[in-house]
Amino acid sequence: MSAPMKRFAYLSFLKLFNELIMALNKFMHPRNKYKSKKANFQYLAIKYPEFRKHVYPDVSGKLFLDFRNPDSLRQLSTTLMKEDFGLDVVLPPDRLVPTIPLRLNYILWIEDILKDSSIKGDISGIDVGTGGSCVYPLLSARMNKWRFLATELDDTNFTCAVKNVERNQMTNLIQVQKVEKDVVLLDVLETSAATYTFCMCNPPFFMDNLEAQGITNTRSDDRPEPHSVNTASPTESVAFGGEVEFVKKMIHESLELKTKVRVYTSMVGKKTSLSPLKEELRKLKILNFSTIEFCQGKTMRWGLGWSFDENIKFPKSEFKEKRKEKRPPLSYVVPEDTPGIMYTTEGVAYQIKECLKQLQIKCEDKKSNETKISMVLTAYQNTWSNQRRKAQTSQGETISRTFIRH
Ligand SMILES: C[S@@+](CC[C@H](N)C(=O)[O-])C[C@H]1O[C@@H](n2cnc3c(N)ncnc32)[C@H](O)[C@@H]1O
Repeated sequence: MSAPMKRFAYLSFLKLFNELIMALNKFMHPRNKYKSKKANFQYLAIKYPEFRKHVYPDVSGKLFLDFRNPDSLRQLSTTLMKEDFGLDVVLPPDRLVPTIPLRLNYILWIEDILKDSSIKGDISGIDVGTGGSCVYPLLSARMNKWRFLATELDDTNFTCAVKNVERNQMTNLIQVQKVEKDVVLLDVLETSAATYTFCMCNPPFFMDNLEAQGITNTRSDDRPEPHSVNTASPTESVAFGGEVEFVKKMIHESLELKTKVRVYTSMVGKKTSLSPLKEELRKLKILNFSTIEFCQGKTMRWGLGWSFDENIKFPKSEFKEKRKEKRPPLSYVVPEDTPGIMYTTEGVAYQIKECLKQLQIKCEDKKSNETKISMVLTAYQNTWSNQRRKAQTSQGETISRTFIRH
């Protein structure tokens, strides 16, 4: 088969593959403003000169942002906070850059828990490890006027979070507290008579520096490679035992604090972290708990919530509900006039296998007959995203920068 014919078939199958993966987008929280309205790079580049420096036009004039450049990511987040929430935020270099659609999904889930549990009025939350951005308290205070106690271990992040709160005149709503190592909730709340409606946390996710550097990283066990660079520093992203041990500590401390906090929640970055945490909750007889999926773009994170208050109701997961529904099979009709393809079951299967081989996807033959061929596919990493663009840009030419269409 000639090179252009091969390319045509290859691109068609890539399109199908990417459609499958992008299906995640529709599970973004229904009230998340980025669900229906993606950031308009054109508009933002005209309005914000600093943002303009980080976008590049492709041949058709469409603007792209380099998601692997930490400065560009930082600029995107601060620009969105300004444009969509009227927040002036400065993010420290070499520290985690918060992606706004994900942070919104978490806040909206908490809004749902409070609504389903009929909790109204004066709402106060704790954000464990608020980061330099102080993103959850700032967004929540802006959206809902919730009061916050935000804790932080890292000196740089603490100083920066305090300044971000002051810069946005929110000291009446948000108090940032510096904590010492090994403190999660207990030491912060033990001596205070205050009670809180909820707590939230995006825990340090890695077990050690090796995992943080991706050497023993288990992310690829169940998820494709991240599309954007990891901007977190070891001091803020590494904790003994990773996120599982961190959240387990929260669970144990909650046993002592009980209803001093009405709803305990944490985000987790790996699906595999959920099972040991749910097991721990069951073991400790904390049975009012729930999990949720935070879906945005091509990444997925999870929320875990638990409570000692029987009036607390956790919303059903739309993602799980939809997964239960019988979905129509994804179909793709290979055009009869596709050049170089034998229009038979075997001919088309051969072509599919060639494409899968190029994508380094393991392909195991299962039962077959004249009209049906079954295969089990195993992908070890995401080799298909952006391939369409790469192939269109140039065949065989090395692309030095990776741009992702937003
Ligand atoms: C993954 S970052 C999350 C930052 C921010 N909340 C966000 O979502 O962008 C974890 C943060 O927790 C802080 N941290 C780690 N251990 C902590 C502890 N025991 N108490 C409070 N903060 C802690 C780290 O310094 C870091 O800023």
